[in-house]
Amino acid sequence: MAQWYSSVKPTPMLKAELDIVIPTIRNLDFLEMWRPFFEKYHLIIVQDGDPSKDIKIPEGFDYELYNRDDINRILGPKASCISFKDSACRCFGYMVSKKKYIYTIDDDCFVAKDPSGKEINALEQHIKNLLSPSIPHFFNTLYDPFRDGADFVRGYPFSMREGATTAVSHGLWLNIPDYDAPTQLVKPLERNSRKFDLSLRYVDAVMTIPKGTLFPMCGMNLAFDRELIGPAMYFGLMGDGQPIGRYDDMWAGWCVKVICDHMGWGVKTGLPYIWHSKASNPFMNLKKEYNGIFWQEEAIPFFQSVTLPKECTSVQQCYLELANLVKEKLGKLDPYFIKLATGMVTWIEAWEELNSTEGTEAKAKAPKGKND
Ligand SMILES: O=c1ccn([C@@H]2O[C@H](COP(=O)(O)OP(=O)(O)O[C@H]3O[C@@H](CO)[C@H](O)[C@H]3O)[C@@H](O)[C@H]2O)c(=O)[nH]1
Ligand SMILES: [Mn+2]
Repeated sequence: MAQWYSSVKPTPMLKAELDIVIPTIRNLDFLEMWRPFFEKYHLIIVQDGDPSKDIKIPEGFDYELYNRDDINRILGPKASCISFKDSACRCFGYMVSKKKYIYTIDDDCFVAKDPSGKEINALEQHIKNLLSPSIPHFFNTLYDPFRDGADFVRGYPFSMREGATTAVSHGLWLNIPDYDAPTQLVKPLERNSRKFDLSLRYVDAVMTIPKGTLFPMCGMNLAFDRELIGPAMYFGLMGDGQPIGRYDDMWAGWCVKVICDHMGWGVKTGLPYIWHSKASNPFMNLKKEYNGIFWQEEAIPFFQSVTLPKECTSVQQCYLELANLVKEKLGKLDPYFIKLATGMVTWIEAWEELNSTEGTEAKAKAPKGKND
């Protein structure tokens, strides 16, 4: 039996070790449904779009709220690396947090029910995923061996059963799946639920994405160990003024996976599910995505070819090396990647500035917010 972790013990809540980051352009009424699960946690709300707009937040939540004016004030010229008018802005919340773990969720995601009809505490499952080891180096055909009722199957090397540290927990979605625009256009009515499409039903599994394999990381239901992989969770230059959008989480996922592979850490995907309620406009999405759909055919082979030098022993060093390679290899594809590589370097500089001891003063001037 995998010793590291047994889910028989109650899952620690990590109230003081975890922040919930929400990017938003809307009122946050969705929090009412999450209240039983979120009310004890500190929220970091990143308000995108017009900073003069008032975002309504239900009573009783402990939060800090940052709008574009705050981002510009805190980061100064380095604010150029934080996207505007794209959910990529959420990564500012990762930077200003001081906690070990981050959970990020979109404001159109609600509490889903498992096949038994029980409400899913997505945060609890993410914490379970993060606190139990991953197995990136050898696939277990019963999936997560650390779950109750599962274990390592015959033939699984005993020397590998300790597993690896888990850096990322990638959750999934019922109802509206995270499709790209072309898929949305050809399947306007598809819903990820038992009723509509059995091939996309609730899959009761958590698995580690094998080392050397990339994956399309979606930012709408995502948790990670910020102290481990936070500096690589940059969601890129998207939205206003950029030739691309809705590839923020994808870019971060490719960078994160390459670095996790290099560092020997694991990335899990599967449970928990959330209920994704809103299909954004596929035509608007196509406009935002079209360069990404084209460029990714070059970008993915690039990431698959990356070997980080063994001298890169910190995530920051890995990330700066990656930025160099992006500029050198993808800069030929389009000048955008040269700008993006610069944004990657600025992100690390800003991260270091805010997360050094002096940087806490900047945080101390945090703006509007409500604390206990
Ligand atoms: O300009 C914007 C647009 C949106 N937001 C906030 O970001 C999330 C996601 O927005 P939304 O749910 O409207 O869009 P989706 O198409 O469902 O998002 C998918 O694409 C990814 C974005 O790249 C996202 O992670 C996926 O879920 C909401 O909280 C909006 O309020 C924003 O901040 N700025
Ligand atoms: Mn959505």
